[in-house]
Amino acid sequence: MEVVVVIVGAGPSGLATSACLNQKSISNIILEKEDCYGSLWRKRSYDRLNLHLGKHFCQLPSLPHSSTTPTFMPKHAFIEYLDAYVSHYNINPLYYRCVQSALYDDTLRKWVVQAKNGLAGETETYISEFLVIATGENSEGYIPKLPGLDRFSGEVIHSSEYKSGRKYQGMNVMVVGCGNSGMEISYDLSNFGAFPSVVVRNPFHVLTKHMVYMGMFLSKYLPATFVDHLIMLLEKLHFGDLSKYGIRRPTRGPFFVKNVTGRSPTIDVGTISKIRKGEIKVVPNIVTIEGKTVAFENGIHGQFDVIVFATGYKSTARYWLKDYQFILDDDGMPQNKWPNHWKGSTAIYCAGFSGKGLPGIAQDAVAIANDIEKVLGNKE
Ligand SMILES: Cc1cc2nc3c(=O)[nH]c(=O)nc-3n(C[C@H](O)[C@H](O)[C@H](O)COP(=O)(O)OP(=O)(O)OC[C@H]3O[C@@H](n4cnc5c(N)ncnc54)[C@H](O)[C@@H]3O)c2cc1C
Ligand SMILES: NC(=O)C1=CN([C@@H]2O[C@H](COP(=O)(O)OP(=O)(O)OC[C@H]3O[C@@H](n4cnc5c(N)ncnc54)[C@H](OP(=O)(O)O)[C@@H]3O)[C@@H](O)[C@H]2O)C=CC1
Ligand SMILES: O=C(O)C(=O)Cc1c[nH]c2ccccc12
Repeated sequence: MEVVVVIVGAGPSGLATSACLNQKSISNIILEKEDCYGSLWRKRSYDRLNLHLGKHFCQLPSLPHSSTTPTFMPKHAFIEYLDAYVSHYNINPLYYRCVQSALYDDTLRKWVVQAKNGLAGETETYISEFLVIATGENSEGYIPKLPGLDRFSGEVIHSSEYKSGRKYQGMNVMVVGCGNSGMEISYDLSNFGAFPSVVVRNPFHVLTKHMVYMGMFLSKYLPATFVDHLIMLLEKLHFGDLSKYGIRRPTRGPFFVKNVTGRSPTIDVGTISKIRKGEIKVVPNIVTIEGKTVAFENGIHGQFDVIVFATGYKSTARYWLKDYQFILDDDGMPQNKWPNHWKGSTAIYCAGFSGKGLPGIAQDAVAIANDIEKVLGNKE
């Protein structure tokens, strides 16, 4: 099959890019390995997930959220928004198509993309002028190789597999990682009567979602350093000194840290209050694991039935993109820094790899579609 643009992945990035191309009548197809679009939101996120950014920052190009949508949407409302987006822009991804290789053919001057059709069991070939990588920064759960992890006798899961604390009632659960996933999963576990301990190894920012909302709004008009100072002041006033609970703040502000390291501030959903009450424990880095016993850096040992790794994600684009050096580094992330991250050297683009969540995705999709239109226009 031959089209102008092949897009790999039907998450928000792939859908937004397809919509922008459809608006310009540029033929495109999306190849998606799952049986649906938005698979991260439908299949790989926990039940109580609400969006942390206000709805104004979580919309895809050219379709605002309705005035009745709450400012901070539950995940089902975002999935309903994706449903509306897909039908509005008449997007029809091809499902059960797991892309296994993409190579640039110098003679044809086209991309040759091979996908395994999970229904027919055959390998199909797609040929296109342009290729868009939209498989996401959160494509695969990352689990660090901790000493003795292979000898742990309890259950081990990644946060992307966690749905709710229902089945963990009465159990001791170690949650590794204090990002948004780890801190919210700890809270959920405690609500369901489990006994969570969360591993914190480095300083991080804890904010309320309203602080982030305010910070993102002010960043449009004021210098980033000023906004960071203001938000840190509010952070200190609201949460106080948390060092006696093992939580320390970075010296640089939350927006600076987000921009430079990609690490998002942790939005407090009630976890801090439970930590203060002792309902959630904070533990330092892990030294070794043996059976159900975990030894921590402070010399203390704990017994755990379950470990939840909320240790983040990695890109999988390098597994299938053979000519990755045109755009990605060895970790499957863009070689170029923001704002030039989205474009590669040989008719290749990546959408959704800016580390800026849904607002970054919307910007990438518009930039990619405009660029493809320009390149096609120059050829005529
Ligand atoms: C739990 C969680 C909550 C989040 N909440 C927010 C939030 O509130 N606000 C925000 O701005 N950002 C949030 N993010 C960040 C993230 O930017 C968005 O969630 C968004 O879904 C990313 O969209 P994407 O399309 O780039 O990737 P994804 O949504 O991951 O979509 C990628 C798609 O590619 C498919 N795919 C992967 N490999 C292949 C292959 N080889 N062949 C074919 N298809 C393939 C996958 O099945 C998937 O459907 C969250 C992330 C997580 C993990
Ligand atoms: N409602 C929402 O909007 C939600 C949004 N998200 C977003 O999804 C993305 C992914 O979030 P998340 O899944 O939390 O992942 P993150 O990458 O944000 O956080 C990973 C955490 O794991 C820790 N970690 C990594 N390796 C180790 C290790 N070997 N030992 C101990 N700790 C370790 C990191 O600590 P360190 O800092 O020390 O490296 C960090 O605290 C983020 O952008 C986040 O904001 C996630 C959940 C909900
Ligand atoms: O949910 C995330 O981590 C995101 O990447 C969304 C996001 C974009 N810019 C931000 C600034 C502060 C906190 C979250 C985000």
